[in-house]
Amino acid sequence: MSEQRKITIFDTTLRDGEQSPGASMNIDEKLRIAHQLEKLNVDVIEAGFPIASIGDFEAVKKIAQSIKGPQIAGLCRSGFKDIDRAWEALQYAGERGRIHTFIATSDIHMERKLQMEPAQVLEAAVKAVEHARGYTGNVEFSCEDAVRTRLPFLAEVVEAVIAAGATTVNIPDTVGYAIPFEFYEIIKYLKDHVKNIDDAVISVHCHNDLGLAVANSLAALRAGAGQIECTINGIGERAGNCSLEEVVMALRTRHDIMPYTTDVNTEHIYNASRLLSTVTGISVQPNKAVVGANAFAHEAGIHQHGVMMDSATYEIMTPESIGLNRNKLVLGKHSGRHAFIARLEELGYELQKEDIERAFVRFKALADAKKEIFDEDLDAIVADEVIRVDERFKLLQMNVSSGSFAAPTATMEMDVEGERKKVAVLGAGPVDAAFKAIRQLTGSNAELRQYAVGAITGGTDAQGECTVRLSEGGREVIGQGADEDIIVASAKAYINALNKMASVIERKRASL
Ligand SMILES: CC(=O)SCCNC(=O)CCNC(=O)[C@H](O)C(C)(C)COP(=O)(O)OP(=O)(O)OC[C@H]1O[C@@H](n2cnc3c(N)ncnc32)[C@H](O)[C@@H]1OP(=O)(O)O
Ligand SMILES: CC(C)C(=O)C(=O)O
Ligand SMILES: [Mg+2]
Repeated sequence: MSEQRKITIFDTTLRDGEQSPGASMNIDEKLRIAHQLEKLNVDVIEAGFPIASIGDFEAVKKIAQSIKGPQIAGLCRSGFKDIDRAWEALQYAGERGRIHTFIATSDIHMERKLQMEPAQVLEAAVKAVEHARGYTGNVEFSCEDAVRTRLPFLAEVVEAVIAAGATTVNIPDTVGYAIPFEFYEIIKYLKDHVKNIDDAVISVHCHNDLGLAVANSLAALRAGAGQIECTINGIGERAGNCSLEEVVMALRTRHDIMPYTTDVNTEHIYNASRLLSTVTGISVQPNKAVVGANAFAHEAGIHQHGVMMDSATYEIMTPESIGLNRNKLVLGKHSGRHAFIARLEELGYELQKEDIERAFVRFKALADAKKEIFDEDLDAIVADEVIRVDERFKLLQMNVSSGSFAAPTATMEMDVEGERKKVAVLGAGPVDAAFKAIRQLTGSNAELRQYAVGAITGGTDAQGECTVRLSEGGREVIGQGADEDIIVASAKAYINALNKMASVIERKRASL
């Protein structure tokens, strides 16, 4: 492999990222993100656009004052007022303060937006860099819309700004138009045609309008670029920027064929992504590379089995490398016995082979009806199918009166752990009165999550079947009861659920 090259990671989450609709951050929020970027150990934090507002000025100033380590950049147009304002905020970072000035160089931007001749743009670019150099030796210049700029003119501007003192020259794909081969050729062209090119670091800043920002950035490295501009979660104008986590993890994971390194502490990536989502309210799609909820999740049985044997069978990077504790085996209809048993064991159940089979059949049936199976569902399945329920609570006799004259009343007698107990209770309806009576007699605080009534067969003499779902201390159980009298069926289901809950809790306690 050829010589290793260290790539400068320039994070612009707080500037271009903040240009995402809805991503505006206040000073404190920007500072929190900046501290996380400091932990990530990016080389440069572009903290904002100081002339944009007083708030952004203050944010850049505060970040320049508080963050140690990374350089702090502030963006400004080519006008001197913008540059002066940028330095006013950046000066607190001392030598780590970077003035980043820019002007567009493509025909469409020069003619239609700036309404300037190329010669005027060239002059403005050079003067901007010279003016910035009056403040600091750390000056970056960007040729906005470089990808749609005529190459000879792009080369002319790049050469002139380097001669004027720019230490980094950025070649943005402002509108996300480039494709990797083409972008490689653009950087290569500059490397071959700009005589002072080695006096500055060549940077790239790719937008993701065609989903190619990361690919284009990697192609540019091969042509000699030394800095990548990127954002956490890929946020930024329109479809966003090159995503920091993707480009950094691509470099780390495929170091075998890309001889480039970064100083990013990748173990802080996941937290950075979460923090940004929390602060901006812009969540990450589940299938987002590296930081999406499914990036390290496996639902298919064959994959789950492979990952359990050796995670490298289906994972090209470890969850730990981005700061996640472990991968996630999601139980669903595509899961197999290996993952099912592993999860049961994690929940503290050690079952016999035949119990597992019964529980697995029930699990598959439930998974057909439900997208994802949670731990509470497994508790309920084990309680229903496997655990021999000790009848701590038994219904001895009950009577419920209801109708439109008097308030519904339940009179109930139960065996509660060997003791005969009796109460009479009023309720909003007959079922409510019966459930209240049971709660009083058993002293249960379980929450009623679901109550359903069905008929086992047709006709008015049909057996009524009731299902009751109870929850207590994070555990859920399902109780069932059947009787010709639907109120009695309801009471039986409730008592059945209470007995299962007691068994589940006792079993858990015993396994600790
Ligand atoms: C590709 C990029 O991401 S570039 C960065 C984009 N980010 C932002 O624009 C966010 C911050 N921007 C702002 O807060 C405002 O646009 C400001 C404060 C910079 C300027 O606001 P306003 O003075 O009201 O101007 P407005 O935004 O409407 O128009 C932009 C002006 O800047 C000029 N301009 C645009 N780019 C440059 C440049 N690089 N150098 C000099 N002038 C420029 C435009 O020609 C236009 O000039 P005009 O007012 O003489 O017609
Ligand atoms: C100002 C520059 C760097 C920019 O954001 C772009 O061209 O996309
Ligand atoms: Mg941009």
